[in-house]
Amino acid sequence: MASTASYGKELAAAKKAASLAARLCQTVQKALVQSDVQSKSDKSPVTVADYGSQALVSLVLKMELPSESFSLVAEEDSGDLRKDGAQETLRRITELVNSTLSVDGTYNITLSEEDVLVAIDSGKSEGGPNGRHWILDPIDGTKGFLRGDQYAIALALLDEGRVVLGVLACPNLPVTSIAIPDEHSSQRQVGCLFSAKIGDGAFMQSLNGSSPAKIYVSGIENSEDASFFESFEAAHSMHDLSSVIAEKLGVRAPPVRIDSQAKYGALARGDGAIYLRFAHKGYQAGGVATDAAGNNLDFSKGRYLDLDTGIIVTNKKLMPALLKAVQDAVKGKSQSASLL
Ligand SMILES: Nc1ncnc2c1ncn2[C@@H]1O[C@H](COP(=O)(O)O)[C@@H](OP(=O)(O)O)[C@H]1O
Ligand SMILES: [Mg+2]
Repeated sequence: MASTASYGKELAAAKKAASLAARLCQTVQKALVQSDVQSKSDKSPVTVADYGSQALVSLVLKMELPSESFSLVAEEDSGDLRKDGAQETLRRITELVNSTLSVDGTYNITLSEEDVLVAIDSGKSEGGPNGRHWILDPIDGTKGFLRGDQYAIALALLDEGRVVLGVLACPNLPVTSIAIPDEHSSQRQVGCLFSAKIGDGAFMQSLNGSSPAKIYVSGIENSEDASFFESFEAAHSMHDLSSVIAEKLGVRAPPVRIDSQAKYGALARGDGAIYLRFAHKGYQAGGVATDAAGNNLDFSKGRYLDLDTGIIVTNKKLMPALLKAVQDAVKGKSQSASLL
């Protein structure tokens, strides 16, 4: 039953899986060469790291939790890798997965190319409201990854439609607050592992192994003092709408634009107070995260969230004012659109 489980061993497995995937991604990002990038049919860039990360997470979860039935809803599948011309990519992914496992040393296994394809395809579950489902984005923020910026490995467990734990590995996120400008930023220690389990709050540790410390969202009550996060990519979120909302709230600081769900990690530890995300029309897509109408997010519906509003995240104190500003700004935008 979802209500009596403590999810301790599942959380440990998720942390192990995301840490190993992060190590593989770091290796690839350091050596980003043109042959590591190919094109999916939707033209979004996919790298060997997306596939390698998904294979590793799926393998580690299965090895760490052998007695549990396994369902993983993940972004990639092996279709493109099984096509003619993908042999070199598959060889490289297999080599990366095996070298990451061997450097870690916990598991004494060597995978064949077919094993890697099968591991990737264990992510084909459709999820849903019943039973347990792991949800994985093997690299969230592919564009940031390719630019050498922020990206994240995002893994969560749903039990009976409820998110019961989540881990977020952010290999390039500084371990100290990004709200504080640092002229020596290139020398900052980077690599964070965030984790949260239902009823226990949220924690952060460094990816190279410090012990977890409890983190808290910003306690800011006055929206003028808040700073806000949004996507780096203007195509992913309407920056103009965010700036109208920020103006309505009297926010003074300029937006902090970073890729991926690293924004949620930074927000969970109080680096900023607000996260605004408004997809341009036609894209499916600690504190409080709601849709832009103020409803809780429902992850029990399978692969797609089907949100046509947006996502807003902040602390409990600022949420009422933020919701009002969002709704006013959205109303203003649709009125000006109907005048055109
Ligand atoms: N046009 C679009 N509108 C909204 N979200 C988009 C988008 N194109 C991509 N995304 C999503 O934005 C994620 C990156 O988040 P962010 O914009 O915060 O960096 C992408 O994750 P992937 O990199 O896993 O594909 C993808 O899910
Ligand atoms: Mg992804």
